[in-house]
Amino acid sequence: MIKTLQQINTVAEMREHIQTARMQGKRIGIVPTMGYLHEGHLSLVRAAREKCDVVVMSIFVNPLQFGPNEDFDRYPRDLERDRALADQAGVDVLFTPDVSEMYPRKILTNISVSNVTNPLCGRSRPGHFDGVATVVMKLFQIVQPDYAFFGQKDAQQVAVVTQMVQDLNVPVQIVPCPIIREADGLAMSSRNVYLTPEERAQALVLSHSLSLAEKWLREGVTIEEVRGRVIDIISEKPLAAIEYVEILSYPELEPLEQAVSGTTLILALAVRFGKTRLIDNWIGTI
Ligand SMILES: Nc1ncnc2c1ncn2[C@@H]1O[C@H](COP(=O)(O)OP(=O)(O)OP(=O)(O)O)[C@@H](O)[C@H]1O
Ligand SMILES: CC(C)(CO)[C@@H](O)C(=O)[O-]
Ligand code: BAL
Repeated sequence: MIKTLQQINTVAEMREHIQTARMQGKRIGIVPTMGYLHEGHLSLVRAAREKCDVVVMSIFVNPLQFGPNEDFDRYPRDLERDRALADQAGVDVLFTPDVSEMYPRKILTNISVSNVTNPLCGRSRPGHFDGVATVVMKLFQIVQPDYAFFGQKDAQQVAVVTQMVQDLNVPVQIVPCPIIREADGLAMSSRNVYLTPEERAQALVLSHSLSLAEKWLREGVTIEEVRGRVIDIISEKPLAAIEYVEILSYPELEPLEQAVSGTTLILALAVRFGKTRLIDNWIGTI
């Protein structure tokens, strides 16, 4: 039987569709996205296809997680292209509510996860993770998935969502998926389209410095020394403006004096190239 992608725009219709699938005993997976799809998103769909009978992808650029001076208005959008890519990748249902469907009235409820939201993007984008946790919880309530697939490129987001579902007993299993990179190492991101050719070339310093840092950490170079070297390498690029470079425990995201053998840590960075803010990270056990 040939399955075709179904696009659903309303919460009511999404609920109805899921209720039928649930009654048939289907395992449901969700891949939450903001669209403008690339291989990173499609790798999440493939992971979902392996575990689930029904794969729902949401495409929703969530205003709640953008700060007043961030790129909500200019965030890249191309629903026609996304629909074709989602269909090819094996998505069953594309959930594409608009802002008035997700937030029909002023929202007075806020999901706020503490501690893991303190450093990194939580510090540089105040309120961002409240917006993420709140919309992800809404998506979980609407789609009632058994599994939810998130990329480790947004490693802090994975930590926040995992903490939230544990704390609130949400019956969904969070599945973290590896970072997908371009052939030259740049982590895939919808925001890469903003980069000029010069910025794109200099942005390779991010994945390059992460690879070097992994090697140094494994050789036993101290955390502070590795952090300093990464800052130095990135600072050599004239178009790079560092927002943060941090080495923390993962998934707790707490400061580390020095990693003892067996510690899982994250080296996370956020760097601006012109108007474009890129994030990348390496997670590993040393
Ligand atoms: N390169 C990637 N590898 C694996 N997963 C990814 C990658 N890029 C994004 N994802 C995941 O896809 C999901 C949706 O992310 P989103 O739509 O924000 O895409 P994005 O490319 O990260 O956008 P941006 O970088 O502009 O924030 C998230 O779980 C995110 O971690
Ligand atoms: C999880 C998410 C879809 C929530 O808006 C977003 O933060 C993203 O794309 O990573
Ligand atoms: N991938 C995280 C979504 C955001 O940057 O708002």
